[in-house]
Amino acid sequence: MEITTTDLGLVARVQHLSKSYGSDPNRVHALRDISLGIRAAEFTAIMGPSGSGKSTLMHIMAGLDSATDGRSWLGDDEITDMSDSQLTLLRRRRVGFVFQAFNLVPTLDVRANIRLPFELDGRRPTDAEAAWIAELERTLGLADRLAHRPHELSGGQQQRVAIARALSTRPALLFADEPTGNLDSRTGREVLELLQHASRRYGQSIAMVTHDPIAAAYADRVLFLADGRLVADRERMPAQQISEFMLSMEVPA
Ligand SMILES: Nc1ncnc2c1ncn2[C@@H]1O[C@H](COP(=O)(O)OP(=O)(O)OP(=O)(O)O)[C@@H](O)[C@H]1O
Repeated sequence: MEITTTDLGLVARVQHLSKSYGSDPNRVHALRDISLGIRAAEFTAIMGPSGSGKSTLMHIMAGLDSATDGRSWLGDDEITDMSDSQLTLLRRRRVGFVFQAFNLVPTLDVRANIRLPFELDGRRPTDAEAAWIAELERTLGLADRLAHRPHELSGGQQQRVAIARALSTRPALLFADEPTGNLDSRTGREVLELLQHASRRYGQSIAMVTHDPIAAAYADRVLFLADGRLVADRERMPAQQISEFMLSMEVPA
């Protein structure tokens, strides 16, 4: 697949991306010639078995890691050869992250954790941004927890704080890496519903890495990786069908 124009409503894309670790004969090919685009206002799941390259792909797309070969864009900006300082700025302004481990600052209360991206950018939220943050706090059920510190919250509440923080700057793209990995199934479902809501109600573009078919079933589109290759690109699928597809991909050792 060639993706040659920048005007495709894509918030991120990669072309002929490869990543290997180590050197021959022990070289590990984490990604092999991957070309894909993440569409605006869609919730995309990146699915695949353990070791298929999901996290590596997400890290390169987000400018957290560099490729061995190929090119990568965030919006219309090519990030392939950007310096670390350029990338830091671009990430801060355009991208939000939600990780399995929440990654909240333990010494800051919920209010300060949610506003941290502005602090790091050296500015205060504008009135419109402050109103958006207040809406996020309400929608995510955090309004009466703002003075609490992370250790005083449940895992689900901590992940909701991480989501509020990630959405506070209205990033062009939200990357989520196994966002329900540390949550029980009911709390996990709530978090997935919130992500789905953010994409449907606010047009938030989301790329979520997961190996869980139930999580991937919340997405509008499912990309399947196997052994570092993109093997399928499907519209929304029920969890059962995703599981069957995953099983059909598994190659006996
Ligand atoms: N820093 C590294 N050094 C060497 N090999 C690595 C490194 N990081 C990843 N790999 C290898 O690259 C391949 C892809 O890893 P990656 O973490 O992207 O897979 P994944 O699909 O996210 O897996 P999981 O679901 O288990 O997190 C694996 O074979 C892994 O062992």
